[in-house]
Amino acid sequence: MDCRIDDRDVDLRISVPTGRRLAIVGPNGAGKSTALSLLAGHLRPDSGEVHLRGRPVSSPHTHVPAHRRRVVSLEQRPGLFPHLTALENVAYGPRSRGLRRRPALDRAHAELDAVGCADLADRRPHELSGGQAQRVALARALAVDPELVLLDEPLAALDVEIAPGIRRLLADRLTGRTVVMVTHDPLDLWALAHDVVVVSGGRAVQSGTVEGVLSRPGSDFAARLAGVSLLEGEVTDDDELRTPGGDAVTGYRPDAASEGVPGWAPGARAIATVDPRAVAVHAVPGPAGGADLTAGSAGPAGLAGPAGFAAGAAPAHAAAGKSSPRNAWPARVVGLAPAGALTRVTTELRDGQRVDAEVTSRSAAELALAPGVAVMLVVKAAQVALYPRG
Ligand SMILES: Nc1ncnc2c1ncn2[C@@H]1O[C@H](COP(=O)(O)OP(=O)(O)OP(=O)(O)O)[C@@H](O)[C@H]1O
Repeated sequence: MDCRIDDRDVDLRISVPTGRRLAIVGPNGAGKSTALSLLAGHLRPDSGEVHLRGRPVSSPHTHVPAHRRRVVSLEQRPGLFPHLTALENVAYGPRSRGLRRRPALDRAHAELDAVGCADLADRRPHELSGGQAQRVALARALAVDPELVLLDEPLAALDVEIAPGIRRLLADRLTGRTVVMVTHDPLDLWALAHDVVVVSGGRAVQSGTVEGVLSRPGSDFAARLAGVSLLEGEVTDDDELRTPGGDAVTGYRPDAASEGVPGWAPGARAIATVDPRAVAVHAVPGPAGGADLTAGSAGPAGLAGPAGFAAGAAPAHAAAGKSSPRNAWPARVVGLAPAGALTRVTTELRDGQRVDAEVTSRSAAELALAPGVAVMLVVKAAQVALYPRG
């Protein structure tokens, strides 16, 4: 589809090959729901076209209404007809597309069986759990042999114990189907999608395979989905990145060996990705010296870290003895959040760019990390990936 909606300032060009599964991700108000509405036929573009299997379904001359498209949606709420049984819900689509009663019921039985709900055929929606209702909704969606399946966060309303089973079921039942999904959950990207498009401000700003986008995120949003921090800056004469705040970022270049990676030259814009688990947090300055706060270290507070920094005095590559080169960036804690058994510490560099670190909760408590506390972040160069900005 290549569509514009003027009053929403949405201008999207998105395509998904038959049989592939595309995830649309992006911040609130980016245009994700608008994209799904355009594909479903609930919204007409002001200009541009939507094609399904090569046929225009929305264009300046055509608009195939939603109920005449072979497009189905699965949303947070299963949206089953409350007065029909599960079986009748699933048979409804085939019936309304002209199938006779008996073959429609046979089809519905087969679809219910495929989602593990054969024994729930006679129940009405209010007699189903949330997970069961979502399974029936999937059976209902697939019973019409859709050309396109739209998923709008179908797992978001489910309990955490239920969601993984439904996610596995979706992965299984959607194999070979053409799917466009909206999700905020990185797990959905890895489990359900082949490709991803990052949307921001109504425009597609990055697209590619899930692995390609998440291993080389081009935006803070994509970086957060990938679970890494993103730093932007310029390439220096020494093949490093320098942030606007003046911090030097030394790393490795995953694509340096491959041909055709333009854009890496002194003065060019570049990005660095930093895995929060690779970031050691040192208190500065402590009476007992900097304490090491890596995920693996749960030592007592005050234990001297490998480098023992004084505030502001650490060299840009705080080479600790003869070990591999390290980055050292002065930063300030801006937030703490639980991350399983660890604590995710969000910090801000001098120019406001954010770097997350994951440390043991015990360490975070022992060093009294709290918003406003000054720290030194230390990351081995081997754990920082550098890319041209692209
Ligand atoms: N019914 C509407 N009428 C007018 N403008 C709308 C309407 N719905 C959304 N918008 C605007 O269109 C733009 C895209 O919104 P959209 O709902 O597609 O974003 P989204 O990425 O789905 O966001 P979210 O994650 O919050 O659901 C936003 O600027 C939004 O304010």
